[in-house]
Formats: sequence, structure tokens, C-alpha cells
Amino acid sequence: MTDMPAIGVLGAGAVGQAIAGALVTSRFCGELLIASRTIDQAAALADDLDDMRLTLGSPTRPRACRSTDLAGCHALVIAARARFTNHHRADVRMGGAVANGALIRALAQDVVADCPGSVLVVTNPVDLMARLLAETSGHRHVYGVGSSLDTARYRLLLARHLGVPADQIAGHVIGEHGDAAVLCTTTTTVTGAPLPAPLPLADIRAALTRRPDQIRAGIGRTRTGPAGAVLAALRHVLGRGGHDLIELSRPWRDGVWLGLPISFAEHEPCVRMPRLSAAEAHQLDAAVAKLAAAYQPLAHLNPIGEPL
Ligand SMILES: NC(=O)c1ccc[n+]([C@@H]2O[C@H](COP(=O)([O-])OP(=O)(O)OC[C@H]3O[C@@H](n4cnc5c(N)ncnc54)[C@H](O)[C@@H]3O)[C@@H](O)[C@H]2O)c1
Repeated sequence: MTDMPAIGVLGAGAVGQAIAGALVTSRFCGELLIASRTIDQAAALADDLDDMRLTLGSPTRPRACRSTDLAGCHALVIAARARFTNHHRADVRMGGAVANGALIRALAQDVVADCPGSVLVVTNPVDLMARLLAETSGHRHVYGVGSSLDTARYRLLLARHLGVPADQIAGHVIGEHGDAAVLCTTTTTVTGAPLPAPLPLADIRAALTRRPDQIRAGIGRTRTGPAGAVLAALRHVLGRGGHDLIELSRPWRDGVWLGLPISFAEHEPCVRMPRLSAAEAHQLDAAVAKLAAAYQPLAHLNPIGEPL
């Protein structure tokens, strides 16, 4: 691969815009291809990014294209969202499963099946959508952005509580990117030592669950946090993440996809499951059961969201 990969972003909405902006400012890629529901939307974002490129002197060259032209990219980010009204008040991300499932199924056939590069799914519910994309397209290198953002938020909240810099906290959130997330507290460390006891872990979990809602309440959408998680994931899938772990959505037991700590060697992912306490293992089992049940109806949808 060249030093400056070509990256495709599908979906020019709030998250797609933040990802594309971060790619230009970070000088991460050479070509940046943008596709969205309409070519006008993609062209508008590409123009805005081009202004940014010139003002910053960034080497990244944004260009609008049709979704079928994204196949040549070294990595493709899927940040599209179907049009639907989310009626879920709890477990909000699951509210998009059927509508986004139909979109993902169509993309799997029309775009991803011919794409040689890695594919990173952001669309929620991300664990289900990554699995659906992989199983429908047959593509080997599909990853969901998974619980990496939850992990960053967990470390931030813990650091704030303990009054230490966040980079002194090491630990993972695994399982669902959603209500069935598993906080791996047993193996979490602060400056290399186990977590001090007692800790208000229930409060930290509640704050973690509330955080995206609070961001949405204030600014409408979560966008820059997810964009950071996507750039970190792109570094790893493109072989630039070193030996660090990142919590991406990949298959675990019974074909269920969920967030797992992963390292990459020669572009191949390897799961590095931390030691779990009995309670954490039980929570992971619950996440597997929840995601397995939620996937069943999606496995039988046609591209317009009707049962096959
Ligand atoms: N996994 C995570 O950590 C995480 C975090 C935040 C958001 N998300 C998810 O990311 C997705 C995007 O969020 P958003 O806030 O940007 O939504 P948005 O509604 O602002 O944007 C969605 C974009 O998708 C485009 N689109 C729709 N159908 C398309 C198609 N067939 N082909 C190409 N583009 C299409 C729309 O035109 C729109 O520009 C949502 O599913 C959201 O839940 C995930």
C-alpha cells in the first residue's frame, strides 16, 4: 500500500462529515472519496472539505462519487443511516435494526462484495450491522467500530473519578455497543495497579450509558467522538496501530459479532480476550444471547426491509 491510502466514506451525515473532516485535518489519506444518498449531498461535502484542504494545506484530496465507485479504496467507512423514525426510548440503537439492516444488505451486494480493502461499519446497531454486512457480502475484512468508543468513555469517566490523567487507565469495554456492554473492571489498571476499592462502578456504568444521550441533548448528534474512534480503527486495520489493542466488533461465539479487544499482525485480526470474572463472563453471555436473538429477523430481510 502507498503511504497515503485512499479512504471512502459512505454517508455524508453528521458522523460522515466529522470523519471526513478529521481525515483531512489529520492528513491521514491521499484520496478521500465521499458517497451519500444523493450525489449532490456528496458533492457539497466534498466542496466544503476542499475548502478545508486548501486553508490547511492538507495533502488529502476529497472527491464526490457514486457508492459503486468506492470499491477501489484501501478502506471503506460505512456511516449511512436509513430514513426512519426511532421510537425506542430505551436501547435506542436497536431502534434502527430493521431500516438500517435493509440498507446494509443492499450495500453488501452493490458495493462491498467487490471491495478489496477493509470495511469499517459505524451504522447502528453496529454489532448487528457489521455481522449482516460480512455475512451478506462474504467479505473477510469487515469490522464494526464496536466498543472502542465505549472504552474511551469508560477510561475518561474512571480517570475523572480517580483524579488521574485518562492515559493512566488501561482497561476495556467489550460486548454490545449498547446497553449490554461489559466493563472489564477486573483487569482494569490505574498506573499499572488494580482499581482501588471501593469504586462506585454502578454510577460509572450509568454515566457511560447516559453520555451519548447527554451529547445528543446538547448538540443534536454524537459525531466527533465516533469520528475519533473511526480514525483509530482505520489506523489499526491499515496496519498502523502498532501492538495496541482496539475494541472492534468481530465474530465471537455462535457467529455472534460484538466488541472484542483486537490486535493486528500483517493485517490479520487476533482477539485478545481479557481474563473475566464470573460476573463479567455472565454479562458477556447475556450480550451474546441478546445479539443472537436480535439478529434472527435481520437474517431474513430483503433489501427493502421486508421478510424474505
Ligand atoms: N457505532 C458508533 O459508535 C456510532 C456513533 C454515532 C453514530 N453512529 C451511527 O452512525 C450512523 C450515521 O449517523 P449520522 O448521525 O451521521 O446520521 P445522519 O442521518 O446525519 O446521516 C446519515 C447519512 O446517510 C446517508 N444515506 C442514507 N442512505 C444512504 C445510502 N443508501 N447510501 C449512501 N448514503 C446514504 C444520508 O443521506 C445521510 O447523509 C447512524 O446509524 C448512527 O446511529 C454510530
